[in-house]
Amino acid sequence: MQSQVNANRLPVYLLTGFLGSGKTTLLNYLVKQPEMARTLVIINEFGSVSLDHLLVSHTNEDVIVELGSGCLCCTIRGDLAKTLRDIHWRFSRHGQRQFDRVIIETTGLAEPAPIVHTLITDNKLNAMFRLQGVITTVDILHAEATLDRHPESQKQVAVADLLLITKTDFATAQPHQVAALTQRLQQLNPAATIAQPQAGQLDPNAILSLDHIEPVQSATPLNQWLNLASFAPLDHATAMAANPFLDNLSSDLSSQNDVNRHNTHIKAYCFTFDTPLQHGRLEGWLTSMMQMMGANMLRIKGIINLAGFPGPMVIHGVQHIFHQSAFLPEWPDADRKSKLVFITYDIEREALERSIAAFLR
Ligand SMILES: Nc1nc2c(ncn2[C@@H]2O[C@H](COP(=O)(O)OP(=O)(O)OP(=O)(O)O)[C@@H](O)[C@H]2O)c(=O)[nH]1
Repeated sequence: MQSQVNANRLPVYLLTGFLGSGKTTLLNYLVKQPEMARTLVIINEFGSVSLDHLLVSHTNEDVIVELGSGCLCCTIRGDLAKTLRDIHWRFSRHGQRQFDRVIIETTGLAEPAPIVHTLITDNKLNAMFRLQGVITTVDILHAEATLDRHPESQKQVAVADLLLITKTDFATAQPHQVAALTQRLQQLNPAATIAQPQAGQLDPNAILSLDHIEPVQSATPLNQWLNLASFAPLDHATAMAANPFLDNLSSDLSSQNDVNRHNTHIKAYCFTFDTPLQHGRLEGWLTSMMQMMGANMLRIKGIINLAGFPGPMVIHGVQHIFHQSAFLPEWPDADRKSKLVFITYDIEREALERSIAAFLR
């Protein structure tokens, strides 16, 4: 399903993770693997560890510009955008580009969403690059405390496609800790794949195979893209009883069904709808919901059955920025239900339910 446009855009991978969680260690290993030849790495100028790699660009993350929407969550590191625009000619020799993919390593305290926004909303960058995936390193030795104390680390986990639990080779990293952290990460981001590099070594294909950002143009089946199976089911009858307007809502799945031991701000919800939705109403709801909750709506993915359309509409948003929605010519299987997955920050299920109920009315 790779399109022509897609083939011409260079893949970009965003590598994030809290301070000292192993980003540079991982990169140093990856860029030496033959599969990763011709990878350009962009790191911020004040990054701690030097990278043993020929194709490295630096970006001054002190420069912050505000994008058109004027909201704080959309501020990006202006120099990073400029760096990305310039790298084609900076890393060319005799008119030949010297790289085939880009990895951006963010600072440990960075929230990845603004960078994702930049790649989606900057027309020039969007024409040049295709964001293939967000990779987040999580240090087994400090993760629990870091996740408890630093909301930005939760956000790094929440927007990831691939979560890497690092430093499991330390003698103090016990298997039960790994299991507990894995469970916590699954609660924060049920849709992400979780892997454990061994002493900073990871099969490059775990990264190269990521293509979760633009589902319509990817080879990943839609259901796998949503990864509904990883969302734990919530008792449907309870949801219905709590809100009689949810008569079109076939089930409400929530990964936060369990008592939240970690007092996390981040919650993941999934809603499915039995009957086709009206385009205008859906659009109206998404617009108003994003206006109200945008900054706290970390990620939305949806496969929508719209009345009057032969195939599903696929939507995908990070905070209040949506990728352009796309239509598939036909459904991949017999399941015609609409499915919406949300990863949220400080948004309760009831607030979303109320919003959906108002939309359905
Ligand atoms: N044993 C072991 N040490 C690791 C592993 N990953 C990282 N380290 C060590 O942890 C320290 C921090 O690793 P870095 O790769 O610099 O972490 P980082 O995320 O790039 O750090 P910042 O750029 O400061 O945010 C270094 O001393 C690494 O050698 C691992 O999987 N196993």
